Amino acid sequence: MSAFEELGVCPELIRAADDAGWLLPTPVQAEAVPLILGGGDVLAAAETGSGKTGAFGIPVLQIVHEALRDAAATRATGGPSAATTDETAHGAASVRVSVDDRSALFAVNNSPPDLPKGLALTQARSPAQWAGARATVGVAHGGRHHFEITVVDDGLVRCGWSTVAGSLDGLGTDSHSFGFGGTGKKSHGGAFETFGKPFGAGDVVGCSVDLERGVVNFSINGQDCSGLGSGDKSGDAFTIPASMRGHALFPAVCLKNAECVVNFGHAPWAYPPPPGHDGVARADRKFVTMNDGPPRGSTKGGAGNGGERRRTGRTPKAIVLEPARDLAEQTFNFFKSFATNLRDPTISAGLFVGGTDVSGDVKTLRDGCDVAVGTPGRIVDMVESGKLDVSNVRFFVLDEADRLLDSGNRGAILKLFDRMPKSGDGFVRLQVLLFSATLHSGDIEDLAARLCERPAWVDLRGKDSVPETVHHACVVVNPTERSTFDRCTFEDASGATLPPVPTDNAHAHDDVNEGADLAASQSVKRLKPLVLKRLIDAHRMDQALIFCRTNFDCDNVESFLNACGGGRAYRGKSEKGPENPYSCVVLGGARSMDERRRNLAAFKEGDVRFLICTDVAARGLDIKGLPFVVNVTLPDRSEDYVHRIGRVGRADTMGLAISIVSAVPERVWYCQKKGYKPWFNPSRADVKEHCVWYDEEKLLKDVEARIKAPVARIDPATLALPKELLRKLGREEGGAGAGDVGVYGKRVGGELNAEISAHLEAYAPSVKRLAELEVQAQASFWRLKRKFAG
Ligand SMILES: Nc1ncnc2c1ncn2[C@@H]1O[C@H](COP(=O)(O)OP(=O)(O)OP(=O)(O)O)[C@@H](O)[C@H]1O
Repeated sequence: MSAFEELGVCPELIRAADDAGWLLPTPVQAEAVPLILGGGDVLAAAETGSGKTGAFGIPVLQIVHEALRDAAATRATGGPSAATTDETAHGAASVRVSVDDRSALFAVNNSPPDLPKGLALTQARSPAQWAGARATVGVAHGGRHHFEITVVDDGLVRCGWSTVAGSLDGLGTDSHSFGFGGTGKKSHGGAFETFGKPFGAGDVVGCSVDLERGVVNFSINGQDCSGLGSGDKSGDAFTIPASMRGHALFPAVCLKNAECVVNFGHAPWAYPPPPGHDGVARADRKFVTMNDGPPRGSTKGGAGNGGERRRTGRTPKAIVLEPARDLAEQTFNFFKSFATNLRDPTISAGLFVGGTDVSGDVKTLRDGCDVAVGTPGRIVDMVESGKLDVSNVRFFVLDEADRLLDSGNRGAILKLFDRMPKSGDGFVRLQVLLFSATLHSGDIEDLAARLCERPAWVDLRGKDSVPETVHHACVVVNPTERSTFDRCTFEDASGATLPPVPTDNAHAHDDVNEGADLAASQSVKRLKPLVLKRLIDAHRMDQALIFCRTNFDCDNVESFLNACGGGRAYRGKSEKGPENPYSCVVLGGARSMDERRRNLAAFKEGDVRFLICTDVAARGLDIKGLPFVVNVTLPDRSEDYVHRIGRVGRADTMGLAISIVSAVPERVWYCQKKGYKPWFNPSRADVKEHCVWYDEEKLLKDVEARIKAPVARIDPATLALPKELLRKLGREEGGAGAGDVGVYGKRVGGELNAEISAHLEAYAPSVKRLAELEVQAQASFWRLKRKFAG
């Protein structure tokens, strides 16, 4: 039995894990997967790079797949039996309000806990739009059939019969359906005529079809409406036209700001059906047709719900929120690749992020989307415009939950949660999962209390989830010290002049005599990129993620580094000419999604050596075997440091995080006016109003407190790694391989050996005993074989 199998993971997903090279579950997977498969809400905090995506992704895929498979089986067999013995004797099918053949804004609960068994509760989610549904079973070719609805409130209700070609949101507005509304009007083909009498809250409306005579009729509280108002000559509400004969008619309900209870005959009637009629639930099999959902490619019926009608009936079963587009794309790719082995039905994932064309999202949904991964803004937009139906959702996953909150998404999260069914058709209840490396805050506790029901805590590293595979070092830059200045010349080793270092203009209006603080701050801005270049050279960095504070800082570092290497951003593996050893691109919020995608791909493929990022890339980005992270500026919150450095040391590789820390306060931009970018051309007033003093020495102390270890100081003169760090890495100072980048990216060296040695020591006696038993067993086998052969 494989380790994933022991967690209850299905063979298809085990195969996907095998294909990804995952032999054993990581600790967070080992703990979280069974809890999620068991149906619980889970809050999981585990260090960066510890496999959290798989920890929620695998069980979500498995349960969604099971749910869809069961639904398909239900459709094929006529549903899980709600039928009584009597009904079975009739050979009748179980009827429900279809969760597939309904408008996006129509909510269905086929087993509401507070109503008698066999009754379905339906509701229009929008107060302003019509929304409808048909039953899972229709009738054709004969018999007399009946169902009844009870109006719950004062909204608008229309009930009747419809073929699958009829409009869901406009029962009776086309020539494929018959409707009877609370205003006392019947409708077919868009013609509304007075019929019967008005009905409303508390009334019970009977809907019957007599396929022997070919007529449709209605009753209110048991009183037959035929003959009341403008029925046809016979007094019936409708005579079924020749064009509809032979087409199955499905019970249908259409609501606006209303709620009603539907009874197909599984529960006792409020009023008896007309003579000779029986519940659709008791119809003879020979008259019954199953509803396979709206015909593929049909565009009818969607006018009332934002123009979109589900064509496949597959609406998302899981919503996964990510704080950044790039991360959403990565998680989407996980779902796509892990779902490849799932069959009958297949599972499709959709990506919904800002900055992309909504029409693509609409198409994704129309084609059927089971797992929707996206950023909160776009997902909320899609839901509010009625394009994304969350009424079948059974998983709400908040990945990087703390970041989602910090970036102001609490309202969006609660709004989405409010719209999701908390329990309902075919499943026990909505499961809410919160994941992050840093999940310990009052805000998260408060959110969890709102969203979760007795959640299980998977807390693998407590508050400070810092991987042991990452080492921390810093260079302190002190512009008042000559040594730093001397080393940071504006010439390279060959004496060639380096390109100018662009800065952020925070000192654009300084007076030369305004004070030492200002001069030191401006010097730091000029020195840091030079130190960065020296670090790249000294450590022969071939690949690193470089974090800056702002998008503007990223632009500046990008242009400086590229210029240092001759100007070409791309390393140009396939191109002729000299390679740029400082080739870099930017991944920041100010770049378009397309550019971010392109730049990340170029970095991952090795076409470019350095990826310069804002904190948008601090979370979740998974780049295999990345050796270095460099912080040109420390983040102002230590938990962001934890996420930044978590880009290295992932999945059992080793990494080094080097921070360039200013010894003096630095004046930096901090503009909270949305869309205002004073740094490009600042006035004196802008500098005063939108700048703050940044104290990195204090931030470094915060980081050390968070990771519970000192950050090793690198000598600014030599930039060599300090002795204790070399020792940790199993490298002797000055010895072979000291400072060699090969030590990172691959987990080799002292620590792992120590870990392995400890395991080996623990297992050695058992392994020895097993080996002895094996020898004894073999010997006994041969002894017996010889005995019997002889
Ligand atoms: N069971 C496993 N065995 C081997 N590798 C794994 C396993 N699970 C995940 N991985 C790999 O580990 C890397 C990190 O996984 P993932 O991105 O899910 O980490 P994370 O915990 O979400 O990190 P972060 O906190 O940075 O978002 C990925 O490359 C992934 O393919």
